[in-house]
Amino acid sequence: MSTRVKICGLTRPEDVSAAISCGADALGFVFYEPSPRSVSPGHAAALIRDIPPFVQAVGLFVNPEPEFVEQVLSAVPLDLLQFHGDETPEFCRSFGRRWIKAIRVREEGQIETAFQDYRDAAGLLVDAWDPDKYGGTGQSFNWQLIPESRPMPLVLAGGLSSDNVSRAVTQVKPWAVDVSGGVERRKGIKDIQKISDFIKEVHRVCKTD
Ligand SMILES: O=C(O)c1ccccc1NCC(=O)[C@H](O)[C@H](O)COP(=O)(O)O
Repeated sequence: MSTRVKICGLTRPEDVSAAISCGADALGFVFYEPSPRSVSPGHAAALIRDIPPFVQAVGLFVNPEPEFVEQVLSAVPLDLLQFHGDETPEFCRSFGRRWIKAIRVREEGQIETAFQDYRDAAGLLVDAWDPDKYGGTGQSFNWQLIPESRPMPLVLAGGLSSDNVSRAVTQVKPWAVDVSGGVERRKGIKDIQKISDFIKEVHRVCKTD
């Protein structure tokens, strides 16, 4: 199977171009002001303007006001919404757009429950739990907590890098992997070589699978 790659937390045009030319399937833009990777709607619209067909633009939100999501949607041509906070299923579906839900995993059974609760999501993103942060922590979690049986596509996130992504893909067999800190020079500033190494590693392991 071919595992898709999402590069998250893009803030610069050169990083967007690098992610696309290296073969990223999806690009993530963080609409959450406390994040060092946060972008304004205007900035994101400019970053997204020239992305080619079949590369998805994903907008990430953390417990947003509905009016803010609507404001972003009216300014930015997003393909998918990613809710990375404590949003309810009703909230996630209320925008009439395709969406995925992110959860921060810390205990057994949590992913199975989320599959049920968010059953009309386009996918479930599983990330590391951190008491102080909603995401982009650079930490991984116990992949043994991920069930083999999945009613929807599963996106694996949390502390991935070119060093561990082949193990992650082999062990978890996710639909897609999502990375932010593992392809950065510093927060919000991606490293083109790291993006290239990461995507090559995913493609390499998928070919040998
Ligand atoms: O990236 C952020 O700063 C962020 C802040 C708040 C919520 C989510 C955030 N990022 C979400 C992502 O999709 C990251 O790619 C995911 O959490 C993995 O991050 P990392 O462990 O750094 O690869």
